Amino acid sequence: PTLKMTKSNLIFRQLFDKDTSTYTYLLGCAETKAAIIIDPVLECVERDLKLVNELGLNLIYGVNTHVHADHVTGTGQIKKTLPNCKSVLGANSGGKADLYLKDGDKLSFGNLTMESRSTPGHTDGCSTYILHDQRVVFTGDALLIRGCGRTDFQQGCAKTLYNSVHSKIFSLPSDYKLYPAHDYKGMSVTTVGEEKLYNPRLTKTVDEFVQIMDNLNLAYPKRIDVSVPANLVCGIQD
Ligand SMILES: N[C@@H](CCC(=O)N[C@@H](CSS)C(=O)NCC(=O)O)C(=O)O
Ligand SMILES: [Fe+2]
Repeated sequence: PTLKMTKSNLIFRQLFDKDTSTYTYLLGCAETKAAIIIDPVLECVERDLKLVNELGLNLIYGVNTHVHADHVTGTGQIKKTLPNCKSVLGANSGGKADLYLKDGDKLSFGNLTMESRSTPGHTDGCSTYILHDQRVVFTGDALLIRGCGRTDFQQGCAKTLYNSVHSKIFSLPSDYKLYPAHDYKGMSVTTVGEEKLYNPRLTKTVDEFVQIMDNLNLAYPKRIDVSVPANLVCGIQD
C-alpha cells in the first residue's frame, strides 16, 4: 500500500499567558505568509509580534472569539504597531472592530479559509472558528477541554450554550482538533470525539447541564471590571 503524504500549508503556534491561562493562536499560510492571530493578550503582544517577525509572517487580522472578561485583548495594541492589521469580532458581540463575522461567514488569509460559527451562551457574540481543510477548530470559551465557559455574567445562558455546542461543534467530524481560549488544568488540545465522550458537563442532558452551570459558584475573574469595558473598544480606551 502507498502512504499518501499531504504537506500542510498551515503554520500553527499555540501561545500561552500564564497569568490568565489564556491561549493565543498564531495561524499563517506557509505559501503566502499571510497570518492571523486569535485571542491575543495585551501583556503578551511584544512576545507575539516578535514571533510574527521571526517567522516572516504578514499579520492581516487580529481576531477575538468574544469580548473577554478576564484579560484585555491585544488587538488594539497590535493595530498600533501594524496599521494594516484589522480587528475581527463576532457580529453579536456588541464590541468595536474593523470587521464583523456572522454565522457562516468565511475569513481568508493567503490560501487558507476559516469559517465563523456563531456559538452564543457564554456571551452573545461568542464565535467558533473552523479551518475545515486542516480539521482544526478554535472554540473560544464556548467549549473548554473537559469543560465550558461559565454562563453567570455578560449575556450568559446555559441552555443557549448547550444548544450552540451540540449543534455547531459536536456536529463536526470526531477527529477535528479543538483548541480553546483557556485551560486551567494543563491540557492543550482535545477533539470533537473526546469531548462528546468525556466532557463532564456537555455529555449530560440539557436540564442536568443547566443545573451544573447554575451551581458552579466560581469567583468572578479578577480583572473583569477593567477587561470588559476595554474589550468592547478593542482593548484600547480613548
Ligand atoms: N480565575 C480566573 C477566571 C476563571 C474564569 O472564570 N474563567 C472563565 C473563562 S474567562 S471569561 C470560565 O468560563 N471558566 C469556566 C470554568 O469552568 O472554569 C481569573 O480571575 O481571571
Ligand atoms: Fe470568556
